[in-house]
Amino acid sequence: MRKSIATVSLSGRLIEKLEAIAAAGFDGVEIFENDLLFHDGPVRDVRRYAADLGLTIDLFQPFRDFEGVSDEQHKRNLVRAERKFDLMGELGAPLMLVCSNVGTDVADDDGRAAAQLFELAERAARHQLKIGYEALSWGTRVRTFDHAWRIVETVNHPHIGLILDSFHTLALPDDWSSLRNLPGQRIFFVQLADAPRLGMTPLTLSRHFRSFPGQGDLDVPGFLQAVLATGYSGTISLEIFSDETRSAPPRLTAEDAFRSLRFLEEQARKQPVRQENASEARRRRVELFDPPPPPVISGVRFVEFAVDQRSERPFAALLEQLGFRHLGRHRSKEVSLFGQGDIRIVVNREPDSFAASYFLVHGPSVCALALETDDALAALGRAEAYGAARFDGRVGPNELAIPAIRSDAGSVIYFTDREIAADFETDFEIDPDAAALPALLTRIDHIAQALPDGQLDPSVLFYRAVLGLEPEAPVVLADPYGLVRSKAVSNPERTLRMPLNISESRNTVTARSVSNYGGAGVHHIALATNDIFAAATSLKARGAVILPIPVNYYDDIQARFGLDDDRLAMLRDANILYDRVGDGEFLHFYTMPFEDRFYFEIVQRIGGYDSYGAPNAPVRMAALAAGRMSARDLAEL
Ligand SMILES: O=C(O)c1ccc(O)c(O)c1
Ligand SMILES: [Mg+2]
Repeated sequence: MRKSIATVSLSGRLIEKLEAIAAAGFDGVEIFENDLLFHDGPVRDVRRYAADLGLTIDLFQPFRDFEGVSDEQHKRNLVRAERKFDLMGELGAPLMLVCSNVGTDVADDDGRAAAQLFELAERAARHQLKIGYEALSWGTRVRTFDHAWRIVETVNHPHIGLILDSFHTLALPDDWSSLRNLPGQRIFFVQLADAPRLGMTPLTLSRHFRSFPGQGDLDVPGFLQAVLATGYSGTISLEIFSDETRSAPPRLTAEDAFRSLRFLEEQARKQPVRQENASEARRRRVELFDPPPPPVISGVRFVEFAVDQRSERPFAALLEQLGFRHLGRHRSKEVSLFGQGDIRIVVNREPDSFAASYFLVHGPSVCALALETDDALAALGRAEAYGAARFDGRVGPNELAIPAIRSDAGSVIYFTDREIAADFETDFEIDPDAAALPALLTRIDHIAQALPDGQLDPSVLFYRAVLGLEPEAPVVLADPYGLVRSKAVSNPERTLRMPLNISESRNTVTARSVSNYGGAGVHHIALATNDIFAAATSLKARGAVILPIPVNYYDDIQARFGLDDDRLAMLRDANILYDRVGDGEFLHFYTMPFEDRFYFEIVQRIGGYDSYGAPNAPVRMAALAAGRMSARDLAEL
């Protein structure tokens, strides 16, 4: 379908917004009046500039508080409308959005509203313009699409039609199932937005917390499906009012927005079609985005760290404390492979490589992840269809070229192929004895990332669209220095789990990780074991430094979970944290951060435990903060 976006959805000046919108791939824009008022230059220039960028101007909005007023006010409104029609003529906008009246003086009389809108439609017709009438969910009288439709039907003028907005329909608790019975040719425009369910009034939610489809809790795919069932085949347009996008870079927002519409189309395409509606099924096939299916991900094949000559040695020492063995060296590059169980860690200090440039910006850090998939090329195709940039690393003679993309945060995601025998390990001279040794740590349980404020929703959408991951329930964690918001994305088999964390305050562990890194990045990797007590003993014996947990914590969990004294003592002595949900248990401990950047977590899941120990996050973050303090105190001595 044709795709458009309202200029209010992006930050910046009008020209900047248009450039970002065009660059992201949109076909058109809705121009918000304020953007025009603040534009310093002739309106005709905006029209020409949009045309040069290949964008149509689809709509001008909003025209407020028009219908159901006194005769006197109506006359003034018509004068006001004529001024806007002239402006629309210069702008080349064919359609004006009139939103339902929110004033205090609105007649309880649909006939009056219809008569006044008829006159507006007549005036619009003289200018070869059209009017679209939209119900705001907080309108004084008209709040629903069906009420707006009854009025439009009464007006019965070819120059007035209905504008639908998913937000207004879905934010109200009302049944909206009759939407699919509207006549599609009388729908002049369709606006789409999502929102989280925050228990606010629709007005507050709408003005501050709208999000792109797929980023909130509303059934926008079901809404689009109903719209298609009407026979509507016009433009779909995003209209977001959001405190976050108002301050985010417009180019990133526009890319995120465009991805959300494609993802929405894919989801709407997958919804079941009612049997009687063969034409809807056909239209879906033609109109809706159809990327390759998401990959089946069997796990993390390897994690790649960027290091330099100095940090390589202490990092390798940390890996050895965790029980990793050096498995081999790369055939042509300054790259080493470490492993135990199914875990593979690549340590890269090759000069002039992607890892080297990543290191320059981020220091020692995770620069790439490799995901094992059922079909690596299909995974790459899907990622590219969703606008991810392909990554081509340097490949030596007889070495494997692994399909890869840049993640939204700038690191690399490789796709390895479970079915293809040629594996990345063939690029290494492997020591078979080291690879065969028994392991205490078996696989990667989860990879947690810290993101800059404002990046949570876009990042969740990236992983949903590109990798087919699904978001888990959001949690808010209390760090001693501020709140951290977290949402994990994972695959249905839970062989890939990625908690994504953001912090609005500057001093939390999450925010410090972002600032120390110079941007988004992995702040911890959780490794699974089948025997956490043996793992704790063995790590300690190898010299690993474990994050100390205050003893008060253990009094609390004994009270909460009724643990027996022996088990409690074992947990306490090993600084192991504990959580339980139903029959499922979660035991976990942490290493001290490596150069204040990232750390490892060792976890054991028992009996189908499916989360991340969120109740223990505050004690972990407090312990990390305390560790930072004592390091500083020591330095100051
Ligand atoms: O918040 C508003 O006033 C407003 C204006 C125009 C719209 O299309 C809308 O959905 C909301
Ligand atoms: Mg709207």
